[in-house]
Amino acid sequence: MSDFNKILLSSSKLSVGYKNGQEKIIIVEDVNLSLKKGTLTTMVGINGSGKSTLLRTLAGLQNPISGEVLLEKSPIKTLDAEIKAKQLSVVLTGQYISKNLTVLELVALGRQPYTNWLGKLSEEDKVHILNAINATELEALKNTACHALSDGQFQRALIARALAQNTEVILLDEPTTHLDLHHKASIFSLLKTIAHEQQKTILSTSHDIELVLGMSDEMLVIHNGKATQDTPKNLTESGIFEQLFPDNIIGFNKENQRFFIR
Ligand SMILES: Nc1ncnc2c1ncn2[C@@H]1O[C@H](COP(=O)(O)OP(=O)(O)OP(=O)(O)O)[C@@H](O)[C@H]1O
Repeated sequence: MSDFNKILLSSSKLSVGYKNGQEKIIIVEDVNLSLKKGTLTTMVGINGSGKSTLLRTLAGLQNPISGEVLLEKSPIKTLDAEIKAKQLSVVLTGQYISKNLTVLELVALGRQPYTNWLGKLSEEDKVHILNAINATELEALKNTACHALSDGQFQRALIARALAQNTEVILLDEPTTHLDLHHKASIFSLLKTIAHEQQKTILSTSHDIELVLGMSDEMLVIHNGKATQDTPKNLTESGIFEQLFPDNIIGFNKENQRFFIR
């Protein structure tokens, strides 16, 4: 079978949320998504709609309330951690990372699933690390400590670590928080290039709907506890963006794909 349209990550009848004792709090329900090889998909929705909860559940970091997540054809919960780490990498913004590490050391952490117990890097590991640093244009900063990086450079270093991990699927939660428009656009442009040129399957959450409308192959819109996946064009035509915010305050112009304040 050709790789074209190959589904790398999918979910069926997935409900995500939290348990409070016996009580189940469902945040997003009945999510049936499929992420294709070589595509950038962005997940959008208002604050608190459940983007991070869904992303963490898709990454296997949080148990679903019901339904399942498949990584290729295997239920993610059945995969051994080491095997999973060779197929799926996750970039979480709030994750603790020692900023005393240099960029090179941080990116090298991406090779952990492949190194032996001594953590010694092989020639192949080094090739992956340098390729990741090149793809994210961090050559000039590779010996710089992470605490001396700008937010945008640090995000690129985190993406480089995921690239060094050499997984087919990369999930990112809010990779452009705190960045200005130029740097937000450059991160999404980088993700799109990686998805297309390296045939990675990338899912990222974002608050910048207008920006990602123009840069994503597909989008996943979380609204009122449901997830809708489609192309930016079809979603625009469907009228879903008009419904995201209270319509007495914010409207959406389908022609230029821009929100406006009434
Ligand atoms: N650990 C938790 N226990 C219980 N409820 C939680 C927990 N984490 C998040 N929630 C709730 O789940 C809902 C969805 O939160 P989540 O962080 O997934 O939304 P989000 O779309 O990523 O939000 P934002 O855009 O503000 O980052 C919120 O109502 C939140 O309060």
